[in-house]
Amino acid sequence: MEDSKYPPGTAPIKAEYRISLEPRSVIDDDDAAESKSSHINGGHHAISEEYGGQDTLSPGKHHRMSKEEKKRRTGANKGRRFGKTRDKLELCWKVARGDICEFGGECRMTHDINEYLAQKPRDLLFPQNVDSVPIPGSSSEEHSVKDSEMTESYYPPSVDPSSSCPLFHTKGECRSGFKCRFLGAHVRKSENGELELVKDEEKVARRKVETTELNFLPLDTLKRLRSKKYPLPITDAYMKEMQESESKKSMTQETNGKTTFTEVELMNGDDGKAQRDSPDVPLRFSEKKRLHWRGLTYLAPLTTVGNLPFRQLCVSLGADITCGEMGLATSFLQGSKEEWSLVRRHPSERVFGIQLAGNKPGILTSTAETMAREFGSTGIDFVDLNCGCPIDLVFRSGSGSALLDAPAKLSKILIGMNKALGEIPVTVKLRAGVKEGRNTAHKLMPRLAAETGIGTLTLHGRTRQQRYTKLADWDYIRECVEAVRAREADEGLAPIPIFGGGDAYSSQGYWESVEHGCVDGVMVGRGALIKPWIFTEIKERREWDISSRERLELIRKYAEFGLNHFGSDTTGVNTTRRYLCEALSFTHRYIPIGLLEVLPGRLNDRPPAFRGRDDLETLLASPDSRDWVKISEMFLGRAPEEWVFTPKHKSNSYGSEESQG
Ligand SMILES: Cc1cc2nc3c(=O)[nH]c(=O)nc-3n(C[C@H](O)[C@H](O)[C@H](O)COP(=O)(O)O)c2cc1C
Repeated sequence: MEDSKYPPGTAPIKAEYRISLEPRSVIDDDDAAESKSSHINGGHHAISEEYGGQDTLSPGKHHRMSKEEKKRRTGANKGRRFGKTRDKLELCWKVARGDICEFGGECRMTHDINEYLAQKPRDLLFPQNVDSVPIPGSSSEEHSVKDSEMTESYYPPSVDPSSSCPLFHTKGECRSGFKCRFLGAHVRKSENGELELVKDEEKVARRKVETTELNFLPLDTLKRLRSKKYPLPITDAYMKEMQESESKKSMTQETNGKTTFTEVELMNGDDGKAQRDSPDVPLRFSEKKRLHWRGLTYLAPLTTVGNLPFRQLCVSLGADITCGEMGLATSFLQGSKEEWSLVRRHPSERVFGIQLAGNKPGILTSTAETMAREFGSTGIDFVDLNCGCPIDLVFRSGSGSALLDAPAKLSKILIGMNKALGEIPVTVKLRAGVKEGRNTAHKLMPRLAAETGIGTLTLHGRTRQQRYTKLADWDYIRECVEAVRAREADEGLAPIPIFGGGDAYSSQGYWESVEHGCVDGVMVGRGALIKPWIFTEIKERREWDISSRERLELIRKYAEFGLNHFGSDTTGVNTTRRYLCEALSFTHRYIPIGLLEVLPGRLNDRPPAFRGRDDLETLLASPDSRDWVKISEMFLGRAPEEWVFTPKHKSNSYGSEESQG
């Protein structure tokens, strides 16, 4: 067989596309990606720089690097900063939208639209399709200025009336107003000769429901959270019940001469290694909405890269269930704007959940209560508790995968969240265990399913210690599912949906995992990042040999969704560019299946150096981050001089050495 020429784990690329037999150097490290990258809106918290990357490959399977090479090329670019790119002269937002600014002359920003437009760079041209988009290197990348008769005399030089604005196109209005980089699409001269913004009222009304994002928290609610004045009656009652129940137990234990717990420990659920019972509180889970997830496709929560535009793209390709990026319960309660931006939902997300990480029943219950009150079951379909995050910072704080080893505390958290969320179900995402060779999920999962009223369980078939070094253990996933089903049967409980997770990358592989793991579905993580059309493949039970132009169209769509979400002003365009480059840091890993000798493709296989079937396919496979920026420029215009994209991994900066020719 042709592929026997390769070391194990190498993708079998057909001879005509191969440049050499040497595997491409490893530049992907999912452990690192899972462990970093900053949250949306240029904000930064330590977790997001940690949670996020690439497959660490099994030793011996791939190109071996010297120690020095490894040191030089591996690891995260720590402390990545993505400063906001702003206009040189800042126009007041109120004025930009055609409103009156209450600060008048006191406003820090200019109110002079003509002065602003005089220094504004010329409008960008956003392509409505990719048919005519030039491929970098093959023709001029400059947008040609359309010489309509009116252009020079009628409008300021920065305004190009032939421009098309993705926001205006989608919604019938553009919230960036005069600041929009596609302004020509929605501006005209009024009778008095001044420029005025155009709104398509009929379209605004018609498209409102399908284009308006959900889950915005009012500013004064943020303020009440910050000043700890937000009322939390359900949490208060639960904490009281827990304290009473705990003190009863402590008294009994005291009389028996055993250890007691302080009030603070109880409040925090810090019961150490004690495997004590859940508090004696009446539970009525029957009013919870049941989740009918069997057969649905599920996009994994993915910090940074699983942002709203990416989820919207996956939904358009067949993802049924989506989940926001992991948010820290403490940050929500501190009223962090950045954290609350993670809960935004696009109306096309039909089944949408928010993922929380935390370590204390009080804090998680409070966060859940706030979310339920603010967004209700129209804003959120489920709230997921993260019991899998492997990042040191999270683990050491007792959150994420650390909860796997604190089952009593975990029960208290879930019961509290369940109470606070009313009819909204709580779901749990967990790993096989903390330590390699010491799986615990088979014990924990039946207990959670039977005792805490959760709506679904998702098991990622790896331990914390293992990270991405080996394939997920689907035999073990099956064992866990069987354990849950046995307990449910024993207790006459209705079965809850159980999803497995790990390495889904093709339609064939997906359905094999469903069958082998006896699961209701498979959560898809990296597979979706590398090939978002995997959801179409799964649904249609076929492997899609997608063309490079079709892939480019998905990139265009991502840019369009990004502008709609982040805004079409200078800052929005470059925030979109940043997240597009983050997305391209995964999509370049796709090996077109038309180039493979053996199907289906596998997530963990690395290709030898190869060329694509056309220039675009070759470009899309480039691991050089400068090429990702070039691709972004096809849709978002030239990156400003001061704009930088720092790839997640140092190795990515060495793209030219690894380029596939
Ligand atoms: C970049 C990246 C970010 C992730 N962020 C999260 C997260 O926020 N919450 C979470 O529960 N899991 C997160 N994960 C783990 C995935 O949800 C998923 O469980 C894991 O990647 C295994 O699935 P896969 O083999 O299909 O990738 C992340 C993984 C990656 C690669």
